[in-house]
Amino acid sequence: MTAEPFLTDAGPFAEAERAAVYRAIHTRRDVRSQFTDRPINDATLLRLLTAAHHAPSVGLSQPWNFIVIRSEAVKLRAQTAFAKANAEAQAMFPEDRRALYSSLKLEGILTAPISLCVTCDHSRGGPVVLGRTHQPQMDVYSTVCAVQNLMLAARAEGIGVGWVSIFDPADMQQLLDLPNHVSAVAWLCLGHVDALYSEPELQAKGWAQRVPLADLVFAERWGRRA
Ligand SMILES: Cc1cc2c(cc1C)N(C[C@H](O)[C@H](O)[C@H](O)COP(=O)(O)O)c1[nH]c(=O)[nH]c(=O)c1N2
Repeated sequence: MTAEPFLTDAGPFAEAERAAVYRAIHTRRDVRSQFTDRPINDATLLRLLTAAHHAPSVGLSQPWNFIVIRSEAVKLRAQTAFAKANAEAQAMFPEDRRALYSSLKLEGILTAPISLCVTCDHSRGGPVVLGRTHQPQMDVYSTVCAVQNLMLAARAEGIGVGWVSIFDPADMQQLLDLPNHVSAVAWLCLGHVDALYSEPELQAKGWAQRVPLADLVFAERWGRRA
């Protein structure tokens, strides 16, 4: 029997390795306020970007780019775009939620040493992409997989990540000179952290609660309890 080329061993990880993977998943937090000003060195940033770049992508199209932002002027413009969108957002919530919404800190753009914009190039891979023929949005989903890889790797490195999405997309296009076929999927604030919330900050502050997993698992059909 000849061995299939390219296949490698795929047994379970050793116990400590498994524990480390789950620890990264369970202790990762979205960070808005805990960034220290300790710079992220280039080797660490490269490991994070490499982790992102090893994400799955539809048809192996790798639709992402990573824009590394260190300029205070660009961060300031992003913060201004956030503030404008956040004022609009506040007005969208029912009155009884507005005061709590306004009290939440929802970005750390100016305190995080690096902002990273992860973009999706909708033309990557050409006009017909394997796996994307019937669902064009798969390119954005792939890009989000890259973001998640980066967030988990960052947790292992002691680097906090905060995802800021309260922007008018048009402001992002302009701020970063994005061509029309490229979208900004995630604005991520990155910085070393010494402490993290032990539960989602939005839960700690009474905005929302984690739903019990059992409420979300169905068997065979929508709505049928497992
Ligand atoms: C696509 C997307 C977009 C955003 C977020 C997340 C994701 C996945 N989150 C963070 C979000 O509030 C957070 O993940 C949840 O509250 C759960 O908390 P932990 O991530 O476990 O800390 C987020 N947080 C915030 O303060 N401002 C924001 O604009 C956003 N935007």
